[in-house]
Amino acid sequence: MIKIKYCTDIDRSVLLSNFEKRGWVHVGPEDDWHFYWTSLQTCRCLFNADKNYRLKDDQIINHFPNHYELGRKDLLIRNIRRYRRELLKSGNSIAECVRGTFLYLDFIPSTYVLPVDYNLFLEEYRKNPSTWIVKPSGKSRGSGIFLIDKLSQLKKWSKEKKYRKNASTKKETYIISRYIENPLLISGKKFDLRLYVLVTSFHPLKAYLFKFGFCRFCSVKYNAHLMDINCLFAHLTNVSVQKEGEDYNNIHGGKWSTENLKLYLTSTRGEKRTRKLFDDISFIIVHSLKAARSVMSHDTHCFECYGYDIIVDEDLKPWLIEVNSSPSLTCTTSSDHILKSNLIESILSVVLPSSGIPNCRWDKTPSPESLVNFDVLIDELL
Ligand SMILES: Nc1ncnc2c1ncn2[C@@H]1O[C@H](COP(=O)(O)OP(=O)(O)OP(=O)(O)O)[C@@H](O)[C@H]1O
Repeated sequence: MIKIKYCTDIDRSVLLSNFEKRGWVHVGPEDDWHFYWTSLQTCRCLFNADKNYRLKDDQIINHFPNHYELGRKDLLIRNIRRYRRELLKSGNSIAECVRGTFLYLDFIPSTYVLPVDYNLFLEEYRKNPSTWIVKPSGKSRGSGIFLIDKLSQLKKWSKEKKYRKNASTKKETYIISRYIENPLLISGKKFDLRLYVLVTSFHPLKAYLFKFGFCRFCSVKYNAHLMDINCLFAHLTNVSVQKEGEDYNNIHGGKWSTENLKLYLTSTRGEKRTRKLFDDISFIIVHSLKAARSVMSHDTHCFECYGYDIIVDEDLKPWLIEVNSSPSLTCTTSSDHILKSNLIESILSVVLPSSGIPNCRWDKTPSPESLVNFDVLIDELL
């Protein structure tokens, strides 16, 4: 009986307890591991072109070498734009447009990359000013994010940053997105949804949606009419931001399960509209994966669990906010611990063949029982 050797540089109990439960043995990165759960940084070093690293058939790893094609905010938008253009050109009905707006593929708020798209942004801003949100392309946890509702605020910021529209692209890029001003509110508070999506292959596309996601609530009420753009506790749902607020609740952590959300929506908006919302979310996920597919690695040693962030507006339209390549495994509440532990258990079950030994030549078709708490979103081999 082969003992599976795992390696990880992430010290999270939900991971380690699952590895131990399976009787796996911990080894170092230089050893002959079968399963590597790495941070993004280690993954970058491992797949660094200069290293010419080759994995063996019985080794699998939790990231694709170019996971950032979805995980970086600027690349995600670039891939979605290209995908829309290609579908439009080929006459695909999914890319149907009415007066310049995609009927089905309008699922990401209008976004521009700064500084390269500054003039395009200006054009759009002049037509329709409203509120915009500025975010560093490669950061997370709400870091460096701010809102603007006047062009002068962006100009002042870019001056301070010494940002010029023709500045070298080596500088850190930002994105500026139209702010969703009419989010669905529950008890007057804004929230977003965190959903987990496991991708075991992009060629063919095989993706699974974890049954248990959660909503992350702001701790301060949202007021669309008297909008204070500087009160980030009312606008940014990131736990790392909310934790700093006076009104943060340590017990429930401002979180609600997606099951609770479904019950709430079914009673307030009806079953049909609730079902449609969740079908629309699945549609968004599948098409965002398809958008990145042509540039994604074919490496069969890799799988990835993405954290999808979705905002639902008051018309129950879901908007894709971002995709995280390394969703947090930190647990802030006891329900968090149960959910994330269950997530890891389900991931291990899907990515391993029935022998339990990693095998990159396996066709990655899990049995219905081994899906545990995942639902198939798309499997182009089925
Ligand atoms: N276009 C938008 N309209 C309304 N709210 C938004 C928009 N974009 C982002 N937000 C809010 O700001 C928060 C932070 O944005 P985002 O998730 O893109 O940044 P991040 O720092 O990368 O966060 P994460 O820690 O999830 O990686 C979101 O959770 C959401 O609440």
